[in-house]
Amino acid sequence: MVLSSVLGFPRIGANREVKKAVEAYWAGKLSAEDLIKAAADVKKSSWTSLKERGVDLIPSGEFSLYDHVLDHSAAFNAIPKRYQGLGLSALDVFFAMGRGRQADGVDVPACEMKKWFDSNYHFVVPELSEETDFKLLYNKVLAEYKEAKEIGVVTRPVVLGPISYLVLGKAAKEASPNFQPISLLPKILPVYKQLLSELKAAGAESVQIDEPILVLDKGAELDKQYAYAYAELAPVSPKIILTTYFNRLDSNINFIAKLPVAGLHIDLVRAPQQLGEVLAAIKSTPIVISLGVVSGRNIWKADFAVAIKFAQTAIAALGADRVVVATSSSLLHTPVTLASEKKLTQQQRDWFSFALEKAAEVATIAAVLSGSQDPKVSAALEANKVSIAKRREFESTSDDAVRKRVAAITPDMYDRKSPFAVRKEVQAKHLNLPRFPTTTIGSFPQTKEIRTARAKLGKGEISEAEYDEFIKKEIELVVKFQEKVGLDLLVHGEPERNDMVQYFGEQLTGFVFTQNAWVQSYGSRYVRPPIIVSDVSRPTPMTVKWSSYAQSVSSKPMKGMLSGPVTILNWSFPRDDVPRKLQSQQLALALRDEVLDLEKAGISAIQVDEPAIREGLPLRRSDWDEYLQWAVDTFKLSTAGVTDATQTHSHFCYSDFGDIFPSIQRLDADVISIEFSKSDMKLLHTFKQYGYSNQIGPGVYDIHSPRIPSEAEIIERLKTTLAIIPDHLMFINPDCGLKTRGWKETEASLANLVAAARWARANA
Ligand code: MET
Ligand SMILES: [Zn+2]
Repeated sequence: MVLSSVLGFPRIGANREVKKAVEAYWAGKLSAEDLIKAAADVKKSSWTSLKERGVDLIPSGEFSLYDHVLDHSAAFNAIPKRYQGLGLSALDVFFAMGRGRQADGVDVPACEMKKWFDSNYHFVVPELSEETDFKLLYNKVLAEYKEAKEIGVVTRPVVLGPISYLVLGKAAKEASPNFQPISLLPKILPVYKQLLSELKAAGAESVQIDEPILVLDKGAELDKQYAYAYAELAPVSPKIILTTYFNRLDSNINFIAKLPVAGLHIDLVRAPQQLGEVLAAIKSTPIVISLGVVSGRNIWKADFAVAIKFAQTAIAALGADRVVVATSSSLLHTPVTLASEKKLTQQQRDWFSFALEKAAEVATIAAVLSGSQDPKVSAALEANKVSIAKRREFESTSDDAVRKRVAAITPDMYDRKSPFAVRKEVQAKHLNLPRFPTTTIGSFPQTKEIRTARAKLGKGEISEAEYDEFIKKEIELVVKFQEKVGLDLLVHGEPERNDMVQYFGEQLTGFVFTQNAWVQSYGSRYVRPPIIVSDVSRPTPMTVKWSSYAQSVSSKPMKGMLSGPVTILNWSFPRDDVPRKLQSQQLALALRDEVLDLEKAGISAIQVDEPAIREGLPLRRSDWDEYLQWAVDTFKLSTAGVTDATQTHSHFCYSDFGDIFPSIQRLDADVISIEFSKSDMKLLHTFKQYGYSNQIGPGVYDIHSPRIPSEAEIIERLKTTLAIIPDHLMFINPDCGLKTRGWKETEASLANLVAAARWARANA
């Protein structure tokens, strides 16, 4: 018999119960008990729903009020000193680590956050040192296993594996210079042993141990640690299902097949090509294979025929009892249920599956493979065949003109007319900016008034015309402020944008929006990625009206502001039937038209933001070049159509750009602005090492905090930067957009920024 399995479930609750409860607790409006109760209700409902849908192996223990890696650190006593002895409850220590705490005389910043592999989910980075004193403060996984058991749901607990946990961690400040977190393996294993043996004693038959590090290149160097760790754990643990996702194992399968584990999960959505190799490697072992055939990263209905074929290959090699059908990864990266969407058309609903629907999919596929005679199962199989065929038909009648346009792209479309050095001269005359030009990244405070006006427009309480008038007033306000404070290259402030991807998606063809498809980004922050369902084009200009209005009320140059093709793609649910490259090219052509229309309307600087370019980088280095080639090319395609006199800008933030620096140079933007104030000197040296040749604005202050940077502080930062970047290439700007800030600190901070620029002009 083939079993079905789900590796993890969204935490938010169908009606955002957990998000609301967590935020109410932070605001002091909900007690800790009520928060725990709200979370328990959501967990119960998830477990029961998965059971009702027929899933055999239901996860527990992966739920979190903030982040599962943070849960681990908190439970294992990997709590940095600055959060200890503050008189906080365990729950408040946990939240303080996640988001910092500024109250009642306590002032601690949050731990660092990083993107979870190539997703937009952020985890809290463990801070480790020789001093870290691992002990099991609280067996959260056991508690949740019991919680589920109490309501009659037998679950399979989920634990983040010791090697992935350590490798994802970083050396704390107090660690000695050569400290490697993995050196703590012998110290952490006893805690894992305790955790796992307690699970076993409580009756857990098997446990899902996540080791996603195994899909990375560095997995290969950890073979000895894996052998050692799992030999220690296996004897005391419930049966171990070693779980990998997001990519392929490659040669790591050779040592994995020798580990004393009962099962291995592989991702066949991201890496279908690995099936043969993995089956061959485990054939002569007792290892059960769990096949990730239903995507945990996208919202398209699974094609049952494809999944069944994979499973049949595995069954032929290992026998049905050694095959499990599963989601490719945790469903954390998908929204809870399609049932919450009231506005999708019948046709659209028929294309998608969210977490609960995906659970039903794995159950159905497993039932088919087990030879079920249930008429409901054969009906579901038939319905899937029809849905998939209908979607293919829809795709094939997609936009012919767009396809033809992509096919007709010529190499010259990727390049500007003249090299940077020539353009720089032409632009200097055209824009007439001073030395050390000051500018911002685009957005200004999104005030309550702005959000209210947008909401009113949505509800039809104000007319389109009234809304436009309101936005114009906002723009004028922002423009006048920038003139007054003395900025050089102005922006319109982006008041009309709800979100930097959604705003464009709503005006392009090929996008579908949801009402409730929330996906966790970090902590209580959730995003609703748009869905790309067909070929993308731009029927009419999207931003020209606003940028040209802004230009009409100022004699200073105005910078037009667009989101880039790669970022729009990476922050959407992409189609799974055509390559990402093609989707990015289509977006680039649409943006190219917009760029040219802005230029025609008299906008002489145009910024195309690509903050998500790093996030889309493949997990294995051997796949980088291909991605970077098309990612950079499509950015160039969107911007290169302009004349030499138009200055192109791009912006990057909150990612580690060091390792893709050569590609940033290849974008050939006239100016880039980059988040900087949080990173150390490392990135600066990368600039030097690669000899970045175009203009650059390293962010001079952090915009994520209401703190006002002093003039002196900004000058200090400029001095450091000037030691590495030639003065004639420097722009001066904040780290990122100001939309999350209030006006008060914005005014004061920008005044100091302008004063620092004046200092630079006089002294550098
Ligand atoms: C995450 S990058 C944001 C760029 C955008 N132009 C803004 O200023 O908000
Ligand atoms: Zn940014």
